[in-house]
Amino acid sequence: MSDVVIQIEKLSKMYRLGTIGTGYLLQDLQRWWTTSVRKQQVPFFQQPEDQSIYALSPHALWALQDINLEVNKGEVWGIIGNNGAGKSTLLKIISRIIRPTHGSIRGRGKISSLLEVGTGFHSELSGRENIFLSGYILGMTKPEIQAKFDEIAAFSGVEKFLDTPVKRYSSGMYVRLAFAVAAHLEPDILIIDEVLAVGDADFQKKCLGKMREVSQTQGRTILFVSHNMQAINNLCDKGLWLQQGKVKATGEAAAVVNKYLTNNQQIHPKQSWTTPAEAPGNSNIRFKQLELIPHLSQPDAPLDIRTPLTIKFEFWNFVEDAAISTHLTLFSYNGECVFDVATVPILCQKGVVSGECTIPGNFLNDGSFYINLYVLRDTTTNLFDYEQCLSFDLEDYRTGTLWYGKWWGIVRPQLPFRIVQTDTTVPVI
Ligand SMILES: Nc1ncnc2c1ncn2[C@@H]1O[C@H](COP(=O)(O)OP(=O)(O)OP(=O)(O)O)[C@@H](O)[C@H]1O
Repeated sequence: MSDVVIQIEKLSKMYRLGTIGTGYLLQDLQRWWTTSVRKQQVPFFQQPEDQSIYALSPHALWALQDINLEVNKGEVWGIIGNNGAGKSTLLKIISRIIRPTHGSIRGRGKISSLLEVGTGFHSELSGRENIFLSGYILGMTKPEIQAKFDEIAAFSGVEKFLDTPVKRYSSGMYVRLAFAVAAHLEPDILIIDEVLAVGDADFQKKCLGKMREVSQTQGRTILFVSHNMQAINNLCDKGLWLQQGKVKATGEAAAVVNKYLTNNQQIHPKQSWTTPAEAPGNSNIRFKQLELIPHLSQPDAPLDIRTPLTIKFEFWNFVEDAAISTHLTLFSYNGECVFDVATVPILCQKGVVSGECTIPGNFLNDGSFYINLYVLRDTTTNLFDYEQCLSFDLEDYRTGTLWYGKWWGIVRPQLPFRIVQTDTTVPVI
């Protein structure tokens, strides 16, 4: 008998962005007729695969494209990729929370998923009720769940709050209980999305240990998404690297992690334009050159949070006698502005202007970032906005800690910060 427990063939998922109507008049009318006149549910929501008709619409976003994957019983897969690569979407489809737009997915066995905080549990029900509900959903009987109950409660560390509705839990408490339930109810396939991002170092160690036990001693299959390559290397034997919704590599976890890390430091080729006609810009400004230079300690070192980055640029200026300044604005992947720095204006004639800015190492947190460059006249008039002209990803790096979760914040500056012991006696409590 085949050992394949998940078989994914030519799977794609499209999301539709920012439209209130369907984008098609006939369907909008059908929707109005169905919901307002016949008081039935919206047909276009009920049948997601019908969304393929929107494929060419400007509002279509393909989160996954043409994914093929075979997972065997007992394998532990680490799923990696930059922000927005489609990792969570894939786990949601495998967990049957959302449906694919095209392609097929076949699964064998009971699946237990720990996706983002807020999914999975019923918020009005207590921790205790949710444990039972999750067990019933997995097809377990009441005595079977009862047999596991104490173990789940002890592992979660939230015993005292088991009769409180989970909507009152902190995200840390929620994840503790959700992990305990997912790992102990003996699913055939355990799906975990970034669980290490929440919880303290001890809890993370416990989770990694439990996942190892579940896979090694119980022979269960695990799919694990993490941005932490150390955790993936420690736990997983197989790796899947997604890039912009497509499979970039699969294979042994360590080899896939290695390819991913090496690739992330090579995606910033120098861009240059020999003639203004083909260069980005307008009648005032045309870019001539743009480069992001990582200052790596060794040529094959990964681009991580320690790496200083220099942004170098040159542009043709076609404006005579102009006081020109530039702004460099750095954004996180989610569009939050990290900083906006400006040069002092200089008086320029027609010709070439060049500039450079260095972002120090040990300043940004790990993640994906992009840069906008703005060229201004008299500090107020925008001559040309070159948006999202560069992007880069910084890997995590840390020493001296057992904490593998996502480090908080967009920046992770190394500030002077220390503690000293000032006394070795304590008063009696
Ligand atoms: N409900 C949704 N509606 C529209 N677009 C979505 C939706 N969910 C995800 N997306 C988009 O689909 C793409 C893939 O998202 P997904 O969350 O699967 O990526 P990810 O690899 O898990 O990213 P991260 O590491 O940041 O969690 C992204 O461009 C995202 O913005």
